[in-house]
Amino acid sequence: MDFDHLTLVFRRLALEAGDKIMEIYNSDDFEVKTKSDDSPVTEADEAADAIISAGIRAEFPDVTLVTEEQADSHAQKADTFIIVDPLDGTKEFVLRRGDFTVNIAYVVDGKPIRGVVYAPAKNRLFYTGADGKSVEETGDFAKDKVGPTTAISVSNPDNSGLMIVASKSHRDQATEDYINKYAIKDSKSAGSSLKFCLIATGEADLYPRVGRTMEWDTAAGHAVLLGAGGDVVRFDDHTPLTYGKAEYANPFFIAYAPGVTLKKA
Ligand SMILES: Nc1ncnc2c1ncn2[C@@H]1O[C@H](COP(=O)(O)O)[C@@H](OP(=O)(O)O)[C@H]1O
Ligand SMILES: [Mg+2]
Repeated sequence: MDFDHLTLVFRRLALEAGDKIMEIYNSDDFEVKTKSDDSPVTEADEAADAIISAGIRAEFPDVTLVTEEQADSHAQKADTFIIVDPLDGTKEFVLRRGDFTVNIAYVVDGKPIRGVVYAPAKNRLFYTGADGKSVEETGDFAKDKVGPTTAISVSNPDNSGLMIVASKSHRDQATEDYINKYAIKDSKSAGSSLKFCLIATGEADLYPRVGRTMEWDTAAGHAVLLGAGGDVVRFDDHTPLTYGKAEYANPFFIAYAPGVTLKKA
């Protein structure tokens, strides 16, 4: 794989999808439908998916593509694949809370080794560079010209006062119970894969997810976190969270800066 090319294509497609999403976000009205798993989907999810899928298929015709919005793509199995959530945090989008992201990741042998996470309403763009190290880009996000980038890295956490981040729309008692095992300085809520990026930049130390997610929700944020020195492990046994599992469903997990002393489930 040509990682320079992969990085530029992922970045460009995330920006193009983000523009389309914001066009719909800023329109007066959009239709919200309910999917078979009871989660919401909008024309923004579908339009963003069309842009990304077409772009990935044109640039990487030989790589398996798994995307949230195309159920038939979930039947595929491959060791190497690209996995896409064109709009993660649809609930946040519908409620106009801004915490939604475009996610594209490249998985090799169960590990998300490259990814981009773009939060268009927050003007934040995170991705792994060609070398696998993660950056945040600022500026005007021109599609054909990379702007200023800053290397990002996880915090050096203080285990006697941790900063926790957890889901905004799926935060339940089991999550609270687990968080309460730690000495906490503060905790914040965020929607979508942005939570991984907050760990990757050192804005938070620990993100426990005691609730359902799918691999497309986590792969790109996971890649950005790995490239910033962080890690994601299963909640039950603290072994690495891997990809290409049955039906692309994740077990509960913990994303964290490795300086955090993890507590048992
Ligand atoms: N009961 C459930 N079943 C499947 N996925 C769920 C779920 N509850 C939450 N999720 C996933 O969690 C994501 C939102 O995460 P968060 O709560 O951290 O913002 C959703 O992504 P989408 O918005 O892409 O559907 C959805 O995939
Ligand atoms: Mg999602």
